[in-house]
Amino acid sequence: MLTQRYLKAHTLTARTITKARCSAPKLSLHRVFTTREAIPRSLLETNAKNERRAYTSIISPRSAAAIDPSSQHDPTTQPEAHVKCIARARIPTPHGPAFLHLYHNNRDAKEHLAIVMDSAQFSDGPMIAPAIRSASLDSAWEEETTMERLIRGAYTGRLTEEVRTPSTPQSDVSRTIAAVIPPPLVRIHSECYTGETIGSMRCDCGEQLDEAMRQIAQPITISTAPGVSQTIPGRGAVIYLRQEGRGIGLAAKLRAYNLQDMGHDTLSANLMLGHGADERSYEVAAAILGDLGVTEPLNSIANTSQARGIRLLTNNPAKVQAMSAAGINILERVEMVPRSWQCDHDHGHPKPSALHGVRDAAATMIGTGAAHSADLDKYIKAKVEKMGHMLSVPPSAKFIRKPLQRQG
Ligand SMILES: Nc1nc2c(ncn2[C@@H]2O[C@H](COP(=O)(O)OP(=O)(O)OP(=O)(O)O)[C@@H](O)[C@H]2O)c(=O)[nH]1
Repeated sequence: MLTQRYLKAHTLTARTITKARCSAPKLSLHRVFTTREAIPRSLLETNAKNERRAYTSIISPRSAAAIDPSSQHDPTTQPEAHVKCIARARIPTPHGPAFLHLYHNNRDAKEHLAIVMDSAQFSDGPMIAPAIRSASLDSAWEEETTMERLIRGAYTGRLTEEVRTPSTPQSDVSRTIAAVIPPPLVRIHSECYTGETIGSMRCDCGEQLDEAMRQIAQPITISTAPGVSQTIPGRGAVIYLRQEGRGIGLAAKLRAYNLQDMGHDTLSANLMLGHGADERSYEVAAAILGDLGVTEPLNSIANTSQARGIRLLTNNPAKVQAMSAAGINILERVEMVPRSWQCDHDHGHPKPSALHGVRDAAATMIGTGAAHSADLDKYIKAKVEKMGHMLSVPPSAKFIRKPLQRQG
């Protein structure tokens, strides 16, 4: 009954129906209805067996793509993604200093971000690894004064009252020397107001953002000459995309949460709302990585034939596919393991590690602990079992050990 009432009250917007109608030839499995047609009562039945059939009949093209990939929108019809870094500033974080880059792009009006962790740039000595710098930020902008360059963040080293060194379009590259340098660790992360700002325990987004920054900042030991090793600061970036709620926006995500409270999971709730399981795209992220130079050839470094690319911190196959399609070389995929599982791994029961304890509260703020809740178990379970996330689930994982208890 809940679903029936919900559908009557809300879902069938003209936009949703029209979009579904446009894609009708491709929707081989699902009949599509126009706004003028009555929705057959059978499609609004709400028992668990026919629920899926009901909602897939009113889905948008993107929803259809979740079920029938052949109905997916062709990305080649979109203009090639271009980005420009508008401003950059040093942000001290619990994991070390970061440079926050704010980007504009030609695909949407959102201000996507790159959190670059590369603290070697603060030192005056030779840099072992190439600096991760934005080419569009360092480029010469028209009729710009030195002070304007400094204010928008186009400087090298650290900006102080005494030291103000504007960057040049080739800043820092000449300071690099030969070494076997691991590729930068990169996370492509989507905005989650609830998980990252107010501590929602429905998802692991806050923890993942914090864990990504922690892992990227870990020092790296490299070989600089035969028999000689050296430790350098960790380097990499979090590309922070303003794609709240897997692209459906905060309002729709909150509605999806109410559907989840009524028994749906993170995927089926999206579909019930007429959205795709995941409406994100990653072309802008790839363009930002290109701007940061992590995809360019390493020809500035002598005596090395290293492949250029990234280590990508994700369990999401869509991100891996999207990066590869955009020409980003993924040299390694690094699994994003929930912190509570890391604690569980040893003996099959919670064992807080030295790095972070399991808390009842989620890791909402950067620098805190592991997220832990029944809602979160359900969310991760749906991502692994229904959305194809590539995550080795330990036998001790809570959603495997015992059925979830409903809350409230
Ligand atoms: N629609 C919807 N979005 C959610 C829900 N829970 C979290 N999100 C959003 O899901 C997105 C999580 O994205 P990412 O942090 O990039 O992670 P991911 O796609 O799960 O993949 P990983 O890289 O493996 O972590 C954010 O945009 C969140 O706002 C939910 O229940 N419904």
